[in-house]
Amino acid sequence: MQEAHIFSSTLADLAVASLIEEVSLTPKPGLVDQKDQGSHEDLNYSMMVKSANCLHNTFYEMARVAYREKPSQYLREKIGEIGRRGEKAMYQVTNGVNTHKGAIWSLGLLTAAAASHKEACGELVLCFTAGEIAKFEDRFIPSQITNGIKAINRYGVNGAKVEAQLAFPHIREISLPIFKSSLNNFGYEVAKLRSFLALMANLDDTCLLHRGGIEGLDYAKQYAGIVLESGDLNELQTMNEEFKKRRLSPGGSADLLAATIYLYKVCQMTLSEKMQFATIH
Ligand SMILES: CC(C)(COP(=O)(O)OP(=O)(O)OC[C@H]1O[C@@H](n2cnc3c(N)ncnc32)[C@H](O[C@H]2O[C@H](COP(=O)(O)OP(=O)(O)OP(=O)(O)O)[C@@H](O)[C@H]2O)[C@@H]1O)[C@@H](O)C(=O)NCCC(=O)NCCS
Ligand SMILES: Nc1ncnc2[nH]cnc12
Repeated sequence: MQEAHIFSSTLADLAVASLIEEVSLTPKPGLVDQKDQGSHEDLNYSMMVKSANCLHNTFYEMARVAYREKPSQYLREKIGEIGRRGEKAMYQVTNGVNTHKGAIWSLGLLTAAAASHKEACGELVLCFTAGEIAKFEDRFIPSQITNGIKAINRYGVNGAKVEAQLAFPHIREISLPIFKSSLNNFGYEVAKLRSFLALMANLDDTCLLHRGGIEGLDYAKQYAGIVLESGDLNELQTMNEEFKKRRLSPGGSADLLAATIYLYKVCQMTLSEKMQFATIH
């Protein structure tokens, strides 16, 4: 199964690279980046990079179990088991700080979706396949009241789980189209910043709700919308200071930005590269 190994390693490389690109994108209001820690006293850039690197094996294992597999209860539960081991590894390198739990979930499902397809396929197909996998209930999820569940119950929003089960509508309809249309006009770095702002302006991010309530979420959404429309990305510095004053952190948008970059990278692999993986035996 040499081809499964090579393909899975490549997907894991791209997933880790996407997480590192997300944290490296600077400036990002309220989030860790290359300049500061945003609203996070317990996190910094090198810890985020360490956390991303330690997840390589998690994404690799998810890709291996999903390689040429169709979405199923079995696959969902295997991914969950690997994801929980990934969370443990993450907490070990971060001394108990949650850096990438949401990313393990979203990029993990997208990795499984990419591995399950033999041929080249587009970003939308991968989102829908990931959604199919997410719709199976994992019977082994430990029962716990997370920050996300508290926000979902209190404010009646969709969190990370439903976002995936709906096949990532905020990626398909918002961040990916903005990213692609901005690429030609503004280049790669600006495309990522615009894509991030578009996510923040639209997503019901349970991290923002957990830290700032509905006022915090609305503040972030409106501010991001104004900056996106004005096109003045210098405002991101001021926005960062304002977010820090309010302790706001758009962690969900950060994860979906990483997922957007990841989808773009996976689908950039040329058809011939994919066919090579698919035909080596
Ligand atoms: C389905 C799960 C993702 C669990 O979801 P749930 O909502 O129950 O759990 P949370 O622990 O709150 O994590 C969800 C994370 O998803 C990101 N997110 C938020 N809103 C959205 C959204 N609308 N769409 C997509 N993604 C979203 C976000 O991740 C980022 O924030 C994390 C930091 O969060 P938190 O610890 O709350 O941060 P602080 O404010 O700093 O906390 P305090 O210090 O104040 O306490 C960071 O990880 C970013 O990645 C949300 O946090 C899935 O994980 C699951 O099924 N879990 C069960 C266990 C399992 O089986 N795991 C393996 C799954 S493969
Ligand atoms: N750059 C970042 N800063 C803080 N929390 C995050 N969660 C995911 N990416 C993050």
